[in-house]
Amino acid sequence: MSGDYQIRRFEPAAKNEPDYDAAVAWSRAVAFGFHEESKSETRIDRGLAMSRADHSVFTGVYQTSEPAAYSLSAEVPVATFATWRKTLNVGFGKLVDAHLISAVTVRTSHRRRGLLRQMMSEDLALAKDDGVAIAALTASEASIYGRFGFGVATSEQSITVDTSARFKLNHAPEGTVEVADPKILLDLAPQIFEQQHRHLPGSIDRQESYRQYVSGSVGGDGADGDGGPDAKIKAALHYASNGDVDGYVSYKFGGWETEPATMEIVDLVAANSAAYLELWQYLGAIDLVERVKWSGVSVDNPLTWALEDPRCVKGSDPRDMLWLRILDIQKALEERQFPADGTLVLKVRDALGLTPGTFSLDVREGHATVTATDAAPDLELDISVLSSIYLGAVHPASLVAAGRIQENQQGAAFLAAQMFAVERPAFCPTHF
Ligand SMILES: CC(=O)SCCNC(=O)CCNC(=O)[C@H](O)C(C)(C)COP(=O)(O)OP(=O)(O)OC[C@H]1O[C@@H](n2cnc3c(N)ncnc32)[C@H](O)[C@@H]1OP(=O)(O)O
Repeated sequence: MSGDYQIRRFEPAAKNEPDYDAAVAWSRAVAFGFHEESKSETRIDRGLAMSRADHSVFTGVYQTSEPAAYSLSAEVPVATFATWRKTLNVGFGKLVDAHLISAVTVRTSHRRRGLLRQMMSEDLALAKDDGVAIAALTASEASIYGRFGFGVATSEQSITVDTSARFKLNHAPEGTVEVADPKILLDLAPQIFEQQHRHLPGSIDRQESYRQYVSGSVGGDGADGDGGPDAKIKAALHYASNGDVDGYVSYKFGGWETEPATMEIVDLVAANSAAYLELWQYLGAIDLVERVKWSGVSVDNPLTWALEDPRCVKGSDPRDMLWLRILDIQKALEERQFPADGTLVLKVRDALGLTPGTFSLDVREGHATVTATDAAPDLELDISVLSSIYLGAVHPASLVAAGRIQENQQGAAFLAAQMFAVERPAFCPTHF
């Protein structure tokens, strides 16, 4: 870091702990960076408690010289960055540790001086040294993170579903759905999510804030602006035939002024497809409502295929969601299972120098052995591109067509598509 700045890492301290003031100033800087309203102390304390539950680490960049008269004090960071660790499902039920990055901001008056580059380069190197093979984030703008080796690994869309008389599901009903007090989701949501997480490639385990929001414990827009309980939240649960709860939906009414009357899904989590479709059957049956909206849905949504009239579902705004960054090629590839055997020699560029080189990927009976080699590469690609194909998000042939992969051996891109495939379309339902 240049002499003008100092970088500090600390934990989201509680009141009476030495770093509490730093944690509060850091939280205010993040809110400023994302143009949020200034938050009450109660709200900041609640956010810090959630960050502690996730064992987050805060990074702040501080001015070392005296700030201009009347401007923010040197105790308020000019740049912020948060990290924590959660598991990522890399296919076939395998969960691996991922290093998650969020809350990245640089104050406007200090931007484009390399502060993000400095924080990111240091942080990724530390994570790799700590033995984590993959980093992950979701991006505010798609133009920022490719240069640091991140590639899009899952996508999402918003949907609007016509639940008028047209809405008919073609499925064999299984189990039942009942309305519940949303507060029960404080306990149930993590348990049900865990079941979904284990069978969904691309899924990242959820941070503490999720169960708080989906249960309506926080997120309200009360007059005091402290983000307390959200009285609008409602919940329904799906019970399997054996009585186990294996799905939930948390939702809220859009208000009588909206036409047609609309329910908005806050979160829908299902451990299996029966629970998923039955929860939709429930949503489609809500009286006085003719439309259900959900943002953050898989582009490959099974609901469309389960409806007698698939045009009830209107998708919009398809967009990148999860970005992955392989930090250690050998570890990341050997950690996952491959559905097809084969050998590929990959020449990988890595501008940050974390894991460049030419590697032979040999897969036998689904297990990979990765070794450095001098052999001629079948495919040449950037680490961001390898991170995108890691969970089969995009067909390598499309990346050859886009000029992002150089295919030296005919058929190598097709072989890569078969080897890197996962058992169902990768999707990440967790925003962070
Ligand atoms: C994971 C998350 O938290 S996503 C949220 C990201 N944060 C935001 O969107 C909040 C608003 N934006 C910001 O706070 C800042 O503009 C940031 C964090 C995006 C960039 O911070 P800076 O310190 O200005 O970036 P820095 O100077 O280190 O630039 C590094 C490189 O990224 C490029 N870059 C930075 N921001 C952008 C951008 N928005 N779009 C395209 N390129 C960008 C720079 O040109 C530079 O390129 P180069 O080094 O290859 O020449």
